[in-house]
Order: sequence, then C-alpha cells, then structure tokens
Amino acid sequence: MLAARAASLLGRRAFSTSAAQNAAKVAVLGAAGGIGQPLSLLLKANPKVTELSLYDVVNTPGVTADLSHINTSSKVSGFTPENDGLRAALDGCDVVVIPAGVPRKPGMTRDDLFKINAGIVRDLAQACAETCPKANILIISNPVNSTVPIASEVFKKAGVYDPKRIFGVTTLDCVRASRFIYEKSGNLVDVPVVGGHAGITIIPLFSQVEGLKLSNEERDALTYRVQFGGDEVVKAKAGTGSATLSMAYAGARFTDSILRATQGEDVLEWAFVRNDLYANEGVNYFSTYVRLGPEGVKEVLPLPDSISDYEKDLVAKALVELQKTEKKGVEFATSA
Ligand SMILES: NC(=O)C1=CN([C@@H]2O[C@H](COP(=O)(O)OP(=O)(O)OC[C@H]3O[C@@H](n4cnc5c(N)ncnc54)[C@H](O)[C@@H]3O)[C@@H](O)[C@H]2O)C=CC1
Ligand SMILES: O=C([O-])CC(=O)C(=O)O
Repeated sequence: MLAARAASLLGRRAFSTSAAQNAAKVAVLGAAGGIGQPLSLLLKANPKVTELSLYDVVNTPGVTADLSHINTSSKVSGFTPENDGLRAALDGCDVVVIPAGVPRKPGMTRDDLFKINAGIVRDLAQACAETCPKANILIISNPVNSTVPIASEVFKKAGVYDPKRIFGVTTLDCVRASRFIYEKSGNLVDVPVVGGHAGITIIPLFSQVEGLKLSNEERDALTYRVQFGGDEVVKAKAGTGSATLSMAYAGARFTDSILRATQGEDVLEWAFVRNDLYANEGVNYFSTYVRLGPEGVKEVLPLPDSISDYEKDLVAKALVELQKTEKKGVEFATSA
C-alpha cells in the first residue's frame, strides 16, 4: 500500500511492494531549496532509499524534521556547515544529488550562473571526492555543461576520478519533450534528447519517435520549445526562480534509475557523461543514451545513424557551444 502510494507519487514506474532489498544512502546537497525540498520528498517516498541525508547552508533542520514524520521506513538526517556537517552528510553515501546553487532570473542565461555556481559545485565535489569517492554524483546545478567538467576535474585532482560515476542530470529535457509530444499526439512516449543542457545544445531527436509525423514547422516549433522550455518557466516565475517541481520529478526519476541499476537491473537513461563520441571535436561530455549498471555507466550508446539531417545540423551547432562551456569549466577547476 505504502509502496503503491510512493509509486504513484513518482508516477513513472511501479515499485515492488516488498521492502528494499539493498541499503542505499542518498544525499541531497542544497536540500532546502526550490528543487531540494520536493526532490527530497520524492526520495523519502522511494522505498529503494533507506537513508536520506540532507545538507544545505540554511534551513536544513526544518526540512529534515518535516520529512522525518513521513511514515516510510527510511531514516532522514539533516546537516548544516556547522560541525563539519558536509562530511557527516556525505559519509557512506551511495548516491549524491546536487541541486545546490542559484537559479536564473528573467534575461539570464544558464552560463550567467557560472560565477556563483562554479565555486559551489567545485567545493561540494571536493568534499565528495574526499568523503565518498565511489558514490554516483548526480549534478543538477547549472550550468550543467560546465559544472560536470568542473566536478570531474576535482575528482581527477584528488586521484579518485571514475567517469562512470559523474552525471549531469538532463532528464528534465526528456520529460519536457515527452510531455510536449503528448500534448500534440495524445501518446505518452519517451523522446530522446541529446547534447547538453542549455539552449541550442539541447537536441530532441523527434525522428526517433516511432510513428510520429511532424511538418517542418511543427518540428521547428517543438525543437525550440524543448530547447527553451526552461525559459518558459523562468519567465512565468517572474524573478522568483526557475523550474523546481518538474526538476524534482525528473531528478527523482534519474535517482531511481541509478538505484535500480545499482541493484542489478539493466537500465537505460539519457545523461550528460564523459565519453569519446565527439572527443575528436574537443567535446568530452555529451548527453546520450547510457546503459547503467552497478558500477555506474556500463555502456555509452552513440546517436542512431538514422537521425535526420536537421538533427545532424543541430548536433554540429551544439558541439561548437559545448566545446566552449567544457573548456570554461575545466579552466576554472584546474586554475586554482
Ligand atoms: N539540470 C537541470 O535540468 C536544472 C537545473 N536547475 C538548477 O538547479 C539549481 C538550484 O535551483 P533551485 O533549487 O531552484 O534554487 P534555490 O535557490 O531555490 O535552491 C538552492 C539551494 O542551494 C543552497 N546552497 C547554496 N549554496 C550551497 C552550498 N555551498 N552548499 C549547499 N547548499 C547550498 C541554497 O541555500 C538553496 O537552499 C540552479 O543552479 C538551477 O539553475 C534548475 C532546474 C533544472
Ligand atoms: O532554465 C533554467 O534555468 C533551469 C533549467 O535548467 C531548466 O528548467 O531546464
């Protein structure tokens, strides 16, 4: 019954009604924020999470007390910077989800967040590298196209880098693309979205959706809507932030995928990870279909040969941008 309720909260997949077989400690860094709170709620409702560790620079005790009254079996603990709280939060973690940092206001690009969020992600990654180097690190903080390279460089410097375990969470792009196609066709289908997570680097592959027929005008409009879906929310929130609830949903889905893979299930997800698909063009991180296993990324799948010429052109444009944002992240992390 409880598991069924949790499943309906997460919406996408049904959970087994038996208790979780494997222990899984999940930390949320930035847990008191707009994404952090609903994400932590969804993780509290996920029976695969046996321990939930919440960290934020403010307001963690209240969020922790609140969530700890929910009658699922996981233990919830809250931490602040006092008493080396970050290390305590990360101790023994299997998965660390990072939505810490500032969100956009109207008129800003995700890259405008670099000035503040780059340092936040660098410092949190440093603590992860020292405290839980084998955990899967799920980065939500923008600009993802730079923060993933930053975290990777921090892990390299610390001598504990495993590219199979650092992920940029691009799931919201797939969730949006799926919803927008549903609004058009009435069919709820997965839509591959590849590339990166900012404007023109976000590439929905509508050609890969079986049976979907779009005119060129419809394809252009839907592509634009997926690429700039984040801006729609930023505009509607009128200065109070960016997507939080849909991101929490997407982050909970991706975390659940990682946990299912950890427990031995064969899972496919789209994620922004280190790979060689476009390394010849100076792009070492690219969101693509990845097969997940107990050790993180088990296989990186290339884009299908059958993508359209229109989509190939979008990939070419995205690579130019991705090369720059990766370089910016690497230079930041290696310069100190
Ligand atoms: N990857 C994606 O698809 C998406 C990414 N985002 C990004 O997620 C980030 C968070 O967004 P919101 O939750 O809306 O922002 P928010 O401002 O509501 O929450 C951020 C939280 O991070 C905390 N924080 C700041 N510095 C910290 C530190 N050093 N350690 C721990 N916690 C710290 C803040 O106290 C705050 O509670 C933003 O960078 C935003 O752009 C947002 C939506 C989608
Ligand atoms: O648009 C933003 O700034 C937040 C984000 O990444 C998204 O909603 O996709």
